[in-house]
Amino acid sequence: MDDIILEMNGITKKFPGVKALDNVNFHLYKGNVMALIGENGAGKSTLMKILSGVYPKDKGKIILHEKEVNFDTPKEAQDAGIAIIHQELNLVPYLSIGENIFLGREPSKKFGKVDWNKLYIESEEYLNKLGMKLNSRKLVKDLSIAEQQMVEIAKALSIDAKIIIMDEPTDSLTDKETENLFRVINELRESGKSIVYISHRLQEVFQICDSITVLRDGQFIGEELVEDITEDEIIEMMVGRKLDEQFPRIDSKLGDTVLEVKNLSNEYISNISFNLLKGEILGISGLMGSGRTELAKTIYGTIESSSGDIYIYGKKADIKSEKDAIEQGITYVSEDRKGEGLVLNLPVLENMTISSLKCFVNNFGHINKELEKKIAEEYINKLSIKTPSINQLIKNLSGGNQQKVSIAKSLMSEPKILILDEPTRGVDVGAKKEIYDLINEFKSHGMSIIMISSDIPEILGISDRVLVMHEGEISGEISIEEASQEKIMKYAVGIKEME
Ligand SMILES: Nc1ncnc2c1ncn2[C@@H]1O[C@H](COP(=O)(O)OP(=O)(O)OP(=O)(O)O)[C@@H](O)[C@H]1O
Repeated sequence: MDDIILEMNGITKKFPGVKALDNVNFHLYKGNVMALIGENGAGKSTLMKILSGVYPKDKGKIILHEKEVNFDTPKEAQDAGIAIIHQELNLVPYLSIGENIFLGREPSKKFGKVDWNKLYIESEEYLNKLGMKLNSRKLVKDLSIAEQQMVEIAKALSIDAKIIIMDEPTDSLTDKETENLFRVINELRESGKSIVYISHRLQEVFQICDSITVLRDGQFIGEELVEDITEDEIIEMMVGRKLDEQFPRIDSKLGDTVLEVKNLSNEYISNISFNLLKGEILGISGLMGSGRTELAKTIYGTIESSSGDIYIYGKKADIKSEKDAIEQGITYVSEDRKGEGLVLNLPVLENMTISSLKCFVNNFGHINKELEKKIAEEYINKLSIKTPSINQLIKNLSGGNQQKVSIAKSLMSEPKILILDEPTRGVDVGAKKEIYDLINEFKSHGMSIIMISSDIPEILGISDRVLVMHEGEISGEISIEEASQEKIMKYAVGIKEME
């Protein structure tokens, strides 16, 4: 571990109203995977954006291979061997894999003509090194997220990056794709590359990282070897206190059927039937692509059904759009919050209240601005949303905090039925607990909740009952008393008969 290749010392960065980084230190070693962790808004992405030349720092020093460096542009960082793979991958969709890998650095023949043959052959060689058999003439838009990520890693190899930064790389990957990514990370480590691994998934940190650096509120808290630390100790470093019970289950009496779905089908789902009781949390598990999100969107009216019916309180409901669903008391919080949930150029306040403005209308038909602000601030406190003010543009919030705003927005319309799709993806451990507490609070007021999640401990931790989906069908229903990780996984891979 002595082989230090990068030191960031005393890094400070201010944005209007926020000190994102305050005198932060960060070290990286050769052939080492360093986890960079901390709560939402702790400053992880900002620190890495400074390292990769996206943002200038206000103060501090960056020492790379024992020399002080300063990167004014991403290109300068790239030339120094630093590659960053952002959460929102940065490839050009309508260019081929090869063109993306060599963008701006195309190999040329005599007289400066692009050597296309070389470009495509070398691109495939880099991909082969990663165990990927892809035709490098294929357009990036036709690749899965996991494949695009591999193209980004191939690009990093092609610039001979010594440092590769991965920001929440497994967020949109299936278990199998994650396994493949870990294989690639292990190979990169063995070949002497240094990797920064930003993640909220502590299990993964233990699986793939050698050391951890923890930030909290823009400050450096500590650096430890993974083998010397426990999960609880990491959490304590992250949140600055011990967390009590991670899954605060409340057992309340369940009521009558609120929602009944009968033989619902379309091109994504087949013959789905289930019911949801008043005050129930129904967990929906299954592998990515099993039709969970499509089921939610069909109930919510944003995907059309070809047959089947939905009943709310025993009455047949005709839901053809999001508007119909909200009027019938159903709200859906999308897993793709940036794409579907939020308007990035609007402030936090408007994003939160946009679909529940009628709750703030006074007797004169005007919006009661004071009430709107008060309630938005209550939610900011309840969900510990880190923002300098309710007027901050949502695009300037950290990813996890954007997510919390999106959840707050849905909760504000006080639905009878709340469908949460991956509610804690990208959310830190402390905030996860706050979201579970909130879900429980709504449950205790009689709200019925459908929670789609890839996180099986979360499904087991707070659901009253679990449905598992496989290839567009419900492959199993398990009471919480009988549910286990193994049972859920069996149903998820399509084994219907349990021995
Ligand atoms: N361009 C910006 N303008 C204003 N504030 C910003 C900007 N980028 C980040 N911030 C603020 O800086 C702080 C640190 O954000 P950063 O994105 O680095 O956190 P993070 O640790 O990566 O969080 P997450 O886990 O949620 O992604 C946050 O308070 C965020 O709102």
